[in-house]
Amino acid sequence: MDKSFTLSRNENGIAVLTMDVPGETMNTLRAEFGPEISEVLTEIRSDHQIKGLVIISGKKDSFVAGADISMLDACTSADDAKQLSQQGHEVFLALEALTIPVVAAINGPCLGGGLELALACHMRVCTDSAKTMMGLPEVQLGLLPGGGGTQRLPRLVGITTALDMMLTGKQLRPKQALKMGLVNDVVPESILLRTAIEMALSGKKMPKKAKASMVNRVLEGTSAGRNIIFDQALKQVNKKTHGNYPAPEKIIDCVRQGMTKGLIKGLEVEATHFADLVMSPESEALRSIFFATTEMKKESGAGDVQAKPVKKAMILGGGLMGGGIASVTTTKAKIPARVKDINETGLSNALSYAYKLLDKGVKRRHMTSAARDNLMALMTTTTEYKGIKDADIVVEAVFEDLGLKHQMVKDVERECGEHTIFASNTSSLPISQIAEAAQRPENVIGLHYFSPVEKMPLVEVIAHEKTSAETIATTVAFARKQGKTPIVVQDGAGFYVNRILALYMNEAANLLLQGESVEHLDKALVKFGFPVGPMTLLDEVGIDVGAKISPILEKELGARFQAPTAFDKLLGDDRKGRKNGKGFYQYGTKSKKKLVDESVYAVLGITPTATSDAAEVVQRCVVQMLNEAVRCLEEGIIASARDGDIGAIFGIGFPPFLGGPFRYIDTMGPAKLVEILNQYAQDHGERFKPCAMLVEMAETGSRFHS
Ligand SMILES: C[C@@H](O)CC(=O)SCCNC(=O)CCNC(=O)[C@H](O)C(C)(C)COP(=O)(O)OP(=O)(O)OC[C@H]1O[C@@H](n2cnc3c(N)ncnc32)[C@H](O)[C@@H]1OP(=O)(O)O
Repeated sequence: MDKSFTLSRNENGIAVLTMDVPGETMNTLRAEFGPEISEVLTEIRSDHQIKGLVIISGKKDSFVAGADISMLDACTSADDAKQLSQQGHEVFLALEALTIPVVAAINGPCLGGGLELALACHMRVCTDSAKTMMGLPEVQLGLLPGGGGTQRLPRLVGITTALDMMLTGKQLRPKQALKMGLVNDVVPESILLRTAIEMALSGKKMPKKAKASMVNRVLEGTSAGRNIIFDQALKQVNKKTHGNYPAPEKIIDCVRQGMTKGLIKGLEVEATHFADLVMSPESEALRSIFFATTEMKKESGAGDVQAKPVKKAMILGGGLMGGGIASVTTTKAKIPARVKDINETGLSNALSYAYKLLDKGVKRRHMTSAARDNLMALMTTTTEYKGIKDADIVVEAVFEDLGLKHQMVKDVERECGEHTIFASNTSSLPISQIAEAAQRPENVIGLHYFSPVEKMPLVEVIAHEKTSAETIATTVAFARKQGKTPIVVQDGAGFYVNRILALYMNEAANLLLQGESVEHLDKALVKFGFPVGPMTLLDEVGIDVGAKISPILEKELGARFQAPTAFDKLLGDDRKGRKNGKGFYQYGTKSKKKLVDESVYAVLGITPTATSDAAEVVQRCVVQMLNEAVRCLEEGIIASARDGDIGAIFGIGFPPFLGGPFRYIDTMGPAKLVEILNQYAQDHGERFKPCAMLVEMAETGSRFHS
């Protein structure tokens, strides 16, 4: 097997160990490297000419991306996983025990096991490259740092800072890492190796420790104080995860035990907890998301057809969505965007949307004001069709009115180039209907963003029957440059995400009208794992938006989409949700707690007396979403269960630890779901009737994922 590690020596006695895993774009740590690394360490220990060691990556712009997640996925028992962790501990302890100074020279991603390797070195220097990021993101995979990170990081940067990094999985930029004492120095890439060699020659020295606050120094310096930190961290974790994610609690336990009983005991606890997490269903689900999104990055969305370059975009509409789309186009994709609106108000909204986000980065010292201004210069505005002849793509984000969108199509075909793509951000109108106004329907496509645009990772790319493959590929590539995860879905009212969301929301509305309280509904679904409850979501999206979409879905997709008519009373009472400060919740109050606007019950003519248990409330709403997701797969609206899982997780926050609707059905078993749906169909109506694909899978015992 080709070597992954090469040891070279230079004239002043410094050895340089270069890691370069053959055939891989990223270095990752694998069990089979153990013997090779041990052999290198033995050679170093026996060669007394060597005065210091530098560890560096042979990859362009990446240090080490962590342990090979596929290797973890291949573990068949907790013992397998525990041995991997223990092997890592042995190697890193041996590295740390070298009597000569060992320096990690970091350029590019240094994550997970990669950072744990660097932590086992005596010093660390990284480049100031925008690609250099350091972090322990294992928690996002349902894991914990299993290579000693739970022990070394707190001892280097302090307990509070270490817990924050490990419990959030946040990735630090070079300056942040220097400030907290994670690295000794930050230098330009051109002098990284030279600096590391000089550091090795200068002898071991600890990095500058971040100035801990007096409170933290007192708390972390005493056992009682440390227990306060751990107990507080545990309380915050449980408040956030509702017990759905086991990793955070185990991370806290590793640090607590290690700081109390010493590093070796801490490593033992770490290996045990790491092993349990590798085998947990939650981590399996979260790892599947990583594999899915990595696989999706390589897909054009249109087979072998290549995307055309997008050098300039135009955004029609400077409102909430248009402003967000313009912002991610300029600040993420770094593509010039010309925003057109009918008045200056819309234009200033788009500009301020981008400026506020960029200025946050300046205030947090993530970017300079010059960088902010350079990015802002990419956004220009107009109230007329001027300066857009060379636009490669136009994204319309105007009011949900078919006639208006038809006018936009005609304007763009008149004012822009023959190649210009017309992408509609419509959330419900079939793209084929929008394309009816087009002379070049092959250039018309749907590009559906989710609000807030800068935060929600998903976009739906919706092809109608005449959309060209080149238009699809170009739109997918454009969305990726904006930092989005695109799924290509087929045309149809509500596409995929809004379609499965609508039935879930309607069922919550039915439960409300049957006497369940707003807070009971929302708390139940949040405890299940959604980021917010259905009534909160309706307030955020807009009760008027929901009311506009529902009849479209009912007309196009059938009676099961009929929304409860009682909800019309809400609009009659001018309740649109957060947007006009009147909805299911109170707005503008001094109370920190989110309070239900109790007057909403009188408007709906109900009294919240029902007390169904939370599990029943959850099941009633979630099975509607599951059934419709399968129907979308059955009808070809989504191309695969993988896309359906990612679309639901990234589009509406379907609980990631369940892996998405399709993985959740696999776990539950299609037969069980069909049984529940049939019972509900008897008790509550035909809208619960299981779709044919589900019934067939229940009979054959097949699953969506292998
Ligand atoms: C010992 C314990 O502490 C356990 C661990 O270390 S668990 C692993 C912790 N590390 C991570 O979670 C990092 C996962 N990777 C990423 O976040 C990203 O890949 C990146 C930020 C490192 C780079 O992103 P990007 O530039 O977009 O590149 P890709 O995501 O497309 O990745 C390029 C190829 O590298 C493969 N890859 C990256 N990380 C891993 C990994 N940890 N294990 C296995 N493979 C990894 C990825 O699959 C791509 O492979 P391809 O063949 O080129 O498609």
